[in-house]
Amino acid sequence: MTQRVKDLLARAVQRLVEVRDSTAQLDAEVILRHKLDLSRAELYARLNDEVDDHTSQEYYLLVERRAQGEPVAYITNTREFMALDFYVDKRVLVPRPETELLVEFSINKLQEKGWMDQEIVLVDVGTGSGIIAVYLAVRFPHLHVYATDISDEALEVAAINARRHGVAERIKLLHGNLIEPLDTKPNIIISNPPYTVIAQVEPNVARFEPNIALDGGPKGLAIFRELFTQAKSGLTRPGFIALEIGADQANDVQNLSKHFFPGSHVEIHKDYAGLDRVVIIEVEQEITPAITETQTSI
Ligand SMILES: C[S@@+](CC[C@H](N)C(=O)[O-])C[C@H]1O[C@@H](n2cnc3c(N)ncnc32)[C@H](O)[C@@H]1O
Repeated sequence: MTQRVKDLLARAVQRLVEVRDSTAQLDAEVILRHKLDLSRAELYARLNDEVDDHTSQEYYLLVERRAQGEPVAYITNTREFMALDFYVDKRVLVPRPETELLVEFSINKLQEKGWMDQEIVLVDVGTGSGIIAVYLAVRFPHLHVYATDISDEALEVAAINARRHGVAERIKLLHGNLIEPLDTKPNIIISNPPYTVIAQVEPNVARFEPNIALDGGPKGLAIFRELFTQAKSGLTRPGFIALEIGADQANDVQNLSKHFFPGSHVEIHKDYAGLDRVVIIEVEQEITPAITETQTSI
């Protein structure tokens, strides 16, 4: 028995509406396009085409995964970031739009410093699917790009994406804690670290996405403190650190930055909703005396 594409789609939308998926129509369409390997225009041109039973059943199984709360990106194994397509699966966090802002503000800083065509060393800390490192390596051929992650599985996904975008030879993927695995001192540290309080994370996010990518401890700040401790001696001056933060963390992260990098210039940038989401810490000179962790009150 066959079904028309539009009937398949209607049934899928109905199922997703039933479970209160707020983007039911879009999700059903994206999954169907993935299943039939069609562009949006092609899908709409073929709404009256017939689909065989086997394909329909497979499609409904994918829709059911969405109905159970799984992110669409894991179902289609793809997510767009800065207009590039990345492979994703449950080994990595699904890239978020906020992280595009982190990249854009970092590029602005790179331009401001005149480092666009310089042999500058950059590290993407907690690279996950590799989106930040891969995008910057593609865009800036002169950069020496490192990417670290504590998760071996995430690094496997980052390697897939580095190969997909032709920059596997230009990114050193290193396993380990923050910048510890580096054999050089970067001028730029960019990171979207795990900064959430896991108990406050939306249940489906916590259920499907890796906890190691989300869990930032009791206030979500532990990772910033540890990164700053390492960067104090591990960042080349002049240099900068660009971080994605939680909307309520700007003050704490700014205070931490001032403790660890006295004299640094700290910028807080907002997202389109007016929430503080990116911090950039510019460090011009070597810092003396070193501030120890026990001297900070945050
Ligand atoms: C929020 S995800 C960000 C992934 C990716 N950069 C992005 O923006 O989509 C945080 C990543 O940091 C990694 N991570 C957590 N703790 C780490 C640590 N101590 N050192 C290095 N990576 C860490 C996680 O495995 C995860 O891939």
